[in-house]
Amino acid sequence: MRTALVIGTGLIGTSAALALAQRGVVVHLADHDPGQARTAAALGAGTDEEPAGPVDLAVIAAPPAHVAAVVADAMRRGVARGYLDVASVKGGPRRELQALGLDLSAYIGTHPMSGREKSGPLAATGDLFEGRPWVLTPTRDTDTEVLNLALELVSHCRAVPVVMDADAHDRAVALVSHMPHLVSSLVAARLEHAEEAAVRLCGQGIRDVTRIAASDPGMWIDILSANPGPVADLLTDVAADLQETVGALRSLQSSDDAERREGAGGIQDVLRRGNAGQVRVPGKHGAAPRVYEVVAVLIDDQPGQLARIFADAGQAGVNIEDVRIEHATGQQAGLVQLMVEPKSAAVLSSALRDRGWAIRQ
Ligand SMILES: NC(=O)c1ccc[n+]([C@@H]2O[C@H](COP(=O)([O-])OP(=O)(O)OC[C@H]3O[C@@H](n4cnc5c(N)ncnc54)[C@H](O)[C@@H]3O)[C@@H](O)[C@H]2O)c1
Ligand SMILES: O=C(O)C(=O)C[C@]1(C(=O)O)C=C[C@@H](O)C=C1
Repeated sequence: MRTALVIGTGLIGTSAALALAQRGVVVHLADHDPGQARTAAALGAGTDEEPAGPVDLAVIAAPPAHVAAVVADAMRRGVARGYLDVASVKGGPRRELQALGLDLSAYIGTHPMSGREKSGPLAATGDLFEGRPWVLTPTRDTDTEVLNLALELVSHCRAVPVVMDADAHDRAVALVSHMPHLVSSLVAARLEHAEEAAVRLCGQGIRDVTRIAASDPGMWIDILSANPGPVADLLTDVAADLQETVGALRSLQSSDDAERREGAGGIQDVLRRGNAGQVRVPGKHGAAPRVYEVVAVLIDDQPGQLARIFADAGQAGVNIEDVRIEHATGQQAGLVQLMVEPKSAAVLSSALRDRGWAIRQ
């Protein structure tokens, strides 16, 4: 692939454009808000000038409710040899395109399983998709050339291609993305009117559970509107589990020993099932989660601290695999947890200590 046109230069479009541009593809950027395309271009994702002729691949990264119309418009204008979209739902957009009577051999629906709770080009990064699954939903009618262009995009983004049927994809993401999103929102919603004294105590646990509740509601209304049935079915099961859990907790309040034992058994069952499900969550590249060792560093909440830690780790020859930051409530300080290979933990601790960092056990 030598040229591409990204239509919709928000988080996902700009992240894909950055990856393509970094691999030498000439990328054109378009958005119904020209300011977004200009911002993406300023970030180095390509040019916001129109291509002179058809490009190799058009990547449509508009919100799900607009995808079919944008793909159809791009196809009618003949802007590319192949067309793909990255919407979080796959069955609906394909059916909308079929209803428009278009020849869909040059189109493939796709979905990168990576994102963020933030929107817009400024949240984009060229490595957003690295090691993540990227679903492709070709049909018997899809041109081989178009499938290959999609595979090339996935490869440039260093993602892992996964081929699926569009409706099977929608059922799967109901389980691993859409239902969890609503559960996260429901947990976060309990904080809306909670007392400040309680909210101040928020630690890493609730941050992990509620991060995605910060996402754009407009985008998620689009996503859920295109997949309501499977999500409702899953939430019905969650509701039944919640009902049983409430029952078990009420039993734990009882003065009767036998009832309390039964309640404890019910809770233990929920926690055990949670453990069993959690270990099935794959790490990057679809592999089992890696076990890293944590080196915790206490930092002042000042600009440039993280960059200095990374530079010092680099000088010590240690690769940081992942990072987490815990901000101490009401204090200008934070705890940075650096995840490293077990063999590198002692090296990193001592190198950072030598450079004056406060290491916490
Ligand atoms: N956010 C995620 O985590 C995530 C992950 C994977 C896939 N997706 C999918 O990627 C797509 C883009 O999501 P995002 O998170 O980048 O959203 P975003 O809000 O960051 O960007 C969407 C962009 O599309 C533009 N746009 C809206 N209507 C348009 C139209 N008719 N024509 C051209 N441009 C238009 C907007 O101006 C905006 O710049 C969605 O279909 C979403 O389902 C999102
Ligand atoms: O990590 C996040 O912020 C996301 O919510 C990303 C996430 C997901 O559920 O995994 C959200 C929706 C997209 O369709 C794909 C990825």
